[in-house]
Amino acid sequence: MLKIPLKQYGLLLATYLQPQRDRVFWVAITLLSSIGLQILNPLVLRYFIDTAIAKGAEQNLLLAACLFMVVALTTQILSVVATYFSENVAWTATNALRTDLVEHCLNLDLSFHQSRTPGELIERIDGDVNALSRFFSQFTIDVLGNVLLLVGILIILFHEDWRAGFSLTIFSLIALSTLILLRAYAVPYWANLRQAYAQFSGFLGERLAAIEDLQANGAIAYVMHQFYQILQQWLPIYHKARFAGTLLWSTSIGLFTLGNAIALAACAYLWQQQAITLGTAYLLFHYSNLLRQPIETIREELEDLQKAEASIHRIRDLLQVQPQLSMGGDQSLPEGSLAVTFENVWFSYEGTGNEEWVMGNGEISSNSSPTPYSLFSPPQLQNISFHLPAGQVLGILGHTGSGKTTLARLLLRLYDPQTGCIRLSDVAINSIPLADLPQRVGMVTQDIRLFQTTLRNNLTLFHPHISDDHILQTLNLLGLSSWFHALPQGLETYLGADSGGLSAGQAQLLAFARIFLKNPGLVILDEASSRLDPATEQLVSQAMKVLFQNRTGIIIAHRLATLQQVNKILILANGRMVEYGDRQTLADNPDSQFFRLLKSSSTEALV
Ligand SMILES: Nc1ncnc2c1ncn2[C@@H]1O[C@H](COP(=O)(O)OP(=O)(O)OP(=O)(O)O)[C@@H](O)[C@H]1O
Repeated sequence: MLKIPLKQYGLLLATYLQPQRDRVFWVAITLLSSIGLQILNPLVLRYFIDTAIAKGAEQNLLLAACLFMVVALTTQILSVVATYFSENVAWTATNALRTDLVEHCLNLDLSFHQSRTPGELIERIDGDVNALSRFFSQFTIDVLGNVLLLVGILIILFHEDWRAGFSLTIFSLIALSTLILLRAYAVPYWANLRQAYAQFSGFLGERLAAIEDLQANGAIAYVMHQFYQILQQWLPIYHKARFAGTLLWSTSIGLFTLGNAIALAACAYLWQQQAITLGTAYLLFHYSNLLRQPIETIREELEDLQKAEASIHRIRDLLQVQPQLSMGGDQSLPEGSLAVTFENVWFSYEGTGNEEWVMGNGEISSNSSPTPYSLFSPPQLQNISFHLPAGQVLGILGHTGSGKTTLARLLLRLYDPQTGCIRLSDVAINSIPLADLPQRVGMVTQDIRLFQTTLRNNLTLFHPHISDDHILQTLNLLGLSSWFHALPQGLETYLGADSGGLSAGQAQLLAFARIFLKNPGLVILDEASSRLDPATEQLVSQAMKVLFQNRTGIIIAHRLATLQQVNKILILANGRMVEYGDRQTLADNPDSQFFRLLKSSSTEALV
C-alpha cells in the first residue's frame, strides 16, 4: 500500500523532470512507438504465413518479409534510443536531487551531523537517490506503456477469437497477481540480506578506519574472530533469500510455460474447429509469449515503486530538516584584529536539538544509538564572562571535557548559547551574517583534515582568486619553504589518502597556512595534544608567532611552551571559569591555579 500520497510522487516528478520535458517527451514517443511496433509485427508474420500457405503472390510475400524486418529493426533502434534518452533523463534528475541533498546537508547545523554517522547520510544521498533513478527515468512511461501493450495484445486476441482472448486474459490476471504475491513473500528475506550486508559493511568500515589502533594493540585476531562470526550468521540469511528468489523465478517460468500451453491448446482446438488459419494460430502463440514482457515489467516496476517509496520518504524527511541556527543579521565586523567578549554565557548541548533530530518515519532519523550524555547533566558552559582585547592572545586550559572546544565552537556559531551574549569587537556574533563569520574567524582543529586533491586546493580550499605568489609567500613565512621545494610538483602535488605522507605537525602547519590565506581577525587554535618531534615543534611555535601577529588569538593549549606566547590565561573546570587574567600576573601570584600548574611543570597538568 502506498504510504505517500500520489500528489507527492507527482510533485517530485514535476520538480526534477520539468526542466527536461523535451527529453521526457522523446522518451515517451520512442517507448510507445516501440510498443506499437511489437504488437504490429506478429500481424505481418501472420499475413506472411497465411499468404504462403494460400500460395499467394511472391511479391506480397517479399513485401511482408521486408516489412517484418524493417519493423523488427526499427523496434530495436527505438528501444536503444529510448534507453539512451531515459538514462539521460534519470542521470540529470538524480544528479539534481543529489546536488540539492548535498547542499542541504552541508548547510545543516553541526548538532545535526554529530547526531548521525556519515555513513547514514551517504546512504541517503547515494543509495536512496540511486533507488529513485529508475523511478525518474521509466516508471510512468514503462507502466503506462506496458499496460497499453498488455491491453493491446488482449484486444487483438479477443478480436481474433473471444475464447483465446478470454483464456489468456484470465491467465494474465492470475500470473500478475501470483507474481506480486510471491514477491511480497520474498521481500522480507531480501530485506534481511540487505540488512546483513549493511551491517557487514559498517563493521568492515569501522575496523578499517581504526586499522592503526588495531595493529598497534594486536587486535587483528579479535577482529578476524568477529568477522567469521558475521560470515556465519550471514550464510543462513543468504540461503533463505536465494531460496525465495529461486521460488519467484521458477514460478515465473512455470507460469509462462502454462501460458504457452493454454495458447497452444486454444490454437489446437480452434484449428480443429477450422475457426482460425495457421497464421492466426502462430499469432496467438506469439502473443501468448509476448504477454510475458508487460506482466514482468509491471511487476518489476511495482517492486521498484516500493523501493522508491521508502527512499522518497527518507529523502523528504531529510529535506524537511531545517537548520536551527538563525542566519544572523546584517551587521559587519570591523577590519583588523577583533576583541572577544563573553557575557554571562551558558550553554548546554541538550538544548541544541542534538537529540531532537528525529525525522519522519524514524528510519534514518531516530537517534538509534543511545545518547552518551545524561539528560540531566549540568550545562557544558556555565556563566562564562571575559574580555579579550583585540590583538592579544588567550590560552585556555582545563582538563578533558571541561568545555574548551565547546567555547571555541560557540565563537564560530557552530552552536548558539542558550543565554548570554558573545561579541566580537562590540558586535554581537548573531547579528553578523552566519556565512560571513568563518571569513573573519579562523579555527585550526586538532583533527586536521586534508583532502585528496592538490596541495593548492588543500591550502586555498578551492578559492580560485588566491594567487600562487601569495601561497608561496605564506609557506615561506610559516617556515615551510624547504618542505615545499622538496615536493615533486609544487602546488600541483596531489595529496593522496595518506595526506601525502605528512606528519601531524606538518599537517598542522598546512592548516596554519590555510588560515593565514584567509587573513581573519581572530584565530582559534586547538593545539594538537600529541607530541611533535623537537624540530617540528620549533617550526610550529615559530609559525604560531607569525599567525598571531596583528591578530587576536585563542589557543586551547596542551603544551607549556605555547603558554609563553599568550597574554591572558583562562582556566576551565567542569564548564566553569575558575580563573581568568593576565598571564604574567597569574604566573607571579602563588595563590593562582596557573602558578600551581607552572610549578608542577608537567604538560599533563594542562589538559
Ligand atoms: N556534540 C556534543 N553533544 C553533547 N555533548 C557534548 C558534545 N561535544 C562535547 N560534549 C560534552 O561537553 C563537555 C565538554 O566537551 P569539550 O569537547 O568542550 O571539552 P574539552 O575541554 O575541549 O575536552 P578535550 O580536551 O578532551 O577536547 C564534555 O562533557 C563532552 O562530553
